[in-house]
Amino acid sequence: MVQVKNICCIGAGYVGGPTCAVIAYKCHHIKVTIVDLNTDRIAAWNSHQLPIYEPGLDEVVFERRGKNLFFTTEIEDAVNEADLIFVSVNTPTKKSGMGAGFAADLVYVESATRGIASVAKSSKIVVEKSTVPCRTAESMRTILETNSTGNLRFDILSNPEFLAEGTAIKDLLYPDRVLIGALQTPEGRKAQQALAEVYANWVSTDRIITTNLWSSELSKLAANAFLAQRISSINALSALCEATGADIDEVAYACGRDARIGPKFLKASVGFGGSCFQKDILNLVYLSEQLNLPEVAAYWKQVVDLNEYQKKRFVERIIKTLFHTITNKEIALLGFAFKKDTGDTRESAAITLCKHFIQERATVRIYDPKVADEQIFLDLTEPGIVITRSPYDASRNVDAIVIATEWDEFKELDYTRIYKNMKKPAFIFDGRLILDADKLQKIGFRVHTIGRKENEK
Ligand SMILES: NC(=O)C1=CN([C@@H]2O[C@H](COP(=O)(O)OP(=O)(O)OC[C@H]3O[C@@H](n4cnc5c(N)ncnc54)[C@H](O)[C@@H]3O)[C@@H](O)[C@H]2O)C=CC1
Ligand SMILES: O=C(O)[C@H]1O[C@H](OP(=O)(O)OP(=O)(O)OC[C@H]2O[C@@H](n3ccc(=O)[nH]c3=O)[C@H](O)[C@@H]2O)[C@H](O)[C@@H](O)[C@@H]1O
Repeated sequence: MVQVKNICCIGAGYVGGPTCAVIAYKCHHIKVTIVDLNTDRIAAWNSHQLPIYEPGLDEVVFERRGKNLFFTTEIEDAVNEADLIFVSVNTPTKKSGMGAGFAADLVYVESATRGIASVAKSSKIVVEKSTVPCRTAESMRTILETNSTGNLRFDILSNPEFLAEGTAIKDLLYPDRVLIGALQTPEGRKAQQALAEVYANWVSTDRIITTNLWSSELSKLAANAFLAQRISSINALSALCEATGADIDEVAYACGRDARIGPKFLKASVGFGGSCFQKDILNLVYLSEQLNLPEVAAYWKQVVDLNEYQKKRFVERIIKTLFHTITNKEIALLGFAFKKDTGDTRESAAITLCKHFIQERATVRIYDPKVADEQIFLDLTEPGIVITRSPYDASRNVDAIVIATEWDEFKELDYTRIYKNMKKPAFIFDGRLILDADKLQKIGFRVHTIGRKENEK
């Protein structure tokens, strides 16, 4: 039985950082080294201001850093020392060439794999942590076997990550399940067992699922597709609610009470964001097309199309309500992150909203409690935005407020004060269904909520 004593993780991002920090936190007998090419990111991991905002992450990192948890750009040394290597690099959607706009770009996975092959002096277990198309493990094995020197063994495992941002530490400490795929050979199973033992330090064994490699790879894409599909389903219903007078929260509650449907992930919104849902579904669509399964591809593609429709629909409702023009008007956008409790803006619906508002020549006054100003300027290069320090500053003298992220603090604002400082009529558009519409209406606001008709007077 192989016992893992030294782990290296290639990629110190949203997944590699928290995942391997938690391994170090729970397994003091294992040395964990997280490496990255990005020197700034590694410097931040070694500082007091970690590069990622994630509740509970600071405690975990500060407790183990310098003991059995290390962050470095010395990739070769860390790879060489390790007996198990996680590959946790980014796999974005390809921007050009074959499969552009759909396929996952595997250039970083391949270069990390070649990097391992070129420096490895001993046999390794190599673990796909990144989300990848089905059968990527096969390519990794071929690259490793044909590029390494000596008689080395490489066992490839698939161990996809299911954490969600904002709850990463909780998800890692108490996972619903850990999935480990391996080739079903004696050596493959041994490697699978070795990784299972690492997780068994804090995860009960009935939650550790072992499968073949391809099931594991596909399950990750499938899980994200299922989750995103629920959001598109509820968002499609939200359009019906707005047209009929049904209330989407009531519909979600009534449906979710059926144990077969379940209550989670049924919150209507301005559309899902985040770095993965869209990317992984498009990857699944591409895979289906490549396998000559166009009906399957079209089925999943609709989940992404509906999401785009939802964002556009919300923008149209705003423009129509503001007397069919927002030119020269000012809009306060509360929330810029793709969900609460993260500073991540990748594919955030807020970006799409802002771009539409700016195209209509409105000014957008943005407030988000965690997103860095530089990030907003990277996401929006157009003129026409003002970054503000508080929701009160953001909403001063504006025509409308748009809630784009469900930050808890937006529920507790002094809306009477905000109302007084706005232009009249004062409109508020709740893209996250977090506000008490009746209360706001009493203050004087005209309230529009996704999945509801305008609050009637
Ligand atoms: N963000 C999330 O919540 C989740 C992401 N995933 C998947 O995990 C993977 C990583 O995602 P994130 O951590 O969000 O990406 P990220 O972009 O935050 O981090 C990836 C890191 O890998 C580094 N990198 C790339 N090539 C490298 C190389 N050859 N050597 C060393 N470092 C290298 C980059 O510099 C970057 O810092 C993706 O495949 C993603 O789909 C899976 C579950 C959740
Ligand atoms: O592969 C990944 O990257 C991860 O993708 C998602 O995690 P994440 O994107 O971090 O966050 P979610 O909580 O899933 O939210 C995604 C988006 O959907 C939106 N959402 C979520 C739930 C809901 O009911 N309604 C809704 O609009 C959120 O606001 C957010 O914009 C999955 O939940 C994770 O299991 C997965 O590991």
